Amino acid sequence: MVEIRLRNSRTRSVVPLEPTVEPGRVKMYVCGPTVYDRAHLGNARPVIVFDVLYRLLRHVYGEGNVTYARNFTDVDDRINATALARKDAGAPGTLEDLIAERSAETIAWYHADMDALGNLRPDHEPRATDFIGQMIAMIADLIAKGHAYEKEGHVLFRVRSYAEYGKLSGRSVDDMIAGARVEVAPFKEDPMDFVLWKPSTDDLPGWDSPWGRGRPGWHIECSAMAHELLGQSFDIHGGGNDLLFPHHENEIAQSACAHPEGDFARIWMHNEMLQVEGKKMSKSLGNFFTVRDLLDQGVPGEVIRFVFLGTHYSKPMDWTEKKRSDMERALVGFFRVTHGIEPADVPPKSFVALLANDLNTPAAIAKLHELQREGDFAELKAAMSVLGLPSAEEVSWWQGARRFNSVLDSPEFALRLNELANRWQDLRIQRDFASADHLKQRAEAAGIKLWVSAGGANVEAGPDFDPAKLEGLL
Ligand SMILES: Nc1ncnc2c1ncn2[C@@H]1O[C@H](COP(=O)(O)OP(=O)(O)OP(=O)(O)O)[C@@H](O)[C@H]1O
Ligand SMILES: [Zn+2]
Repeated sequence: MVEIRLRNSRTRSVVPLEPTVEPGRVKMYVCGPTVYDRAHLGNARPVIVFDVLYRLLRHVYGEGNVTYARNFTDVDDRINATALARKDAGAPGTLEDLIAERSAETIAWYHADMDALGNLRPDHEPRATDFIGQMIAMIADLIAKGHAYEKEGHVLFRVRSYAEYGKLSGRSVDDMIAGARVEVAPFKEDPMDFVLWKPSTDDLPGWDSPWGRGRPGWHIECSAMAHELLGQSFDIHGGGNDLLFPHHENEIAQSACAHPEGDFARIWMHNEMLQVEGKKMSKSLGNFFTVRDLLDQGVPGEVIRFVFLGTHYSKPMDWTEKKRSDMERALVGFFRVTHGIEPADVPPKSFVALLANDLNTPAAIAKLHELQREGDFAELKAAMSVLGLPSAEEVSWWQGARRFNSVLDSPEFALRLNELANRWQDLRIQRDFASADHLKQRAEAAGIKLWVSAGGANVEAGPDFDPAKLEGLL
């Protein structure tokens, strides 16, 4: 079986995935969105990254042997604020109805947007509000074990009771207090202690609990849902690196203290941020556009997905128009040569090995280019599907991306073009630049463009290309 190696943020090293909780089965939890508004483009990054991992796991372990859970956080002041504003504007229904309506509409948008990017739905999509009972039980257990305390209707986690606190983010509790903006509140024993449960006012959603009517803190939601759905030990926990501290540090503390006999998550994976001019794309900075904005502008979901895959998940990245057009052109080329071709039964081993090496999607894309250059179109088609790209028959936008004639559209023609690109590349590798340039000039005169990019030599025939001229070039 292929060995999958992943970077574990907790040990800061790339480690083999060893699914020994239940041999041969892999369980993964990823922090999902707070459902108060449309997903921005940055929110799509973890979805795509962990979808590719999910597909790779299903390929290696078998579809029925992978369990993927990603939550919806539907307890949040921002959801309440939208509902309150609607109520003030005269919308019918109780505040509770309006809150439920807002969550439901946001989840429907999320599904539509993420589906359009070619993501599979996880096996479980728990909503926090369906697991309040489990959260209350976990909080009560933490109090009984001395890891949490109640004060003025709040329940707080006693950070100093867990010696390993800070291990994930690599900071000591004292450094955190010195450096962080921690909320000092009269009901806290220690400024680092964080909220597990807080009181709700009568006009806001709340649930009855041993500590009065209230609602859970954000961190306990993921701990309780992951435990309920995946058990006390599971293989992978993912999310953006903006969640590393405090959210994931707190999840670990809660789960390790409530279930000391388990490991909670064995590998912690974090995707880097989508940035805008060096800053995280985020709602609070206002420097965002939504996935829906791009789709509405006519950027195909597959292109958005492919642009993300062009950068390794552990590197920050920007969305640029150049990336969009480069990746769109590459994808059109792949669709063109694989159209009507029966895919290979399995993707090439060398391709899977690249993904198994800490999800090296840029190297996997370079491999797609290589398969195309070598005319291995059936393998190319099989490899594309592991990345979650549709087959050329499932989408049609690419056919309109350039004006093709029947010759240009044929796999045979694509093969000839690739032969030309290979010959040009060989001349360059042999440092025979005079012959390479001569070939390039003749190709250009015939309406064929040759150029080099990170993936190697590229070739493209313009719409006014005369196929008869190709013969003279080869
Ligand atoms: N710019 C970004 N790039 C990559 N991932 C991001 C980015 N912004 C948020 N995420 C991820 O999106 C997921 C959903 O996050 P969440 O719902 O908390 O986002 P949000 O509150 O809408 O975003 P923001 O951080 O903009 O306020 C998390 O895994 C988070 O790490
Ligand atoms: Zn979480």
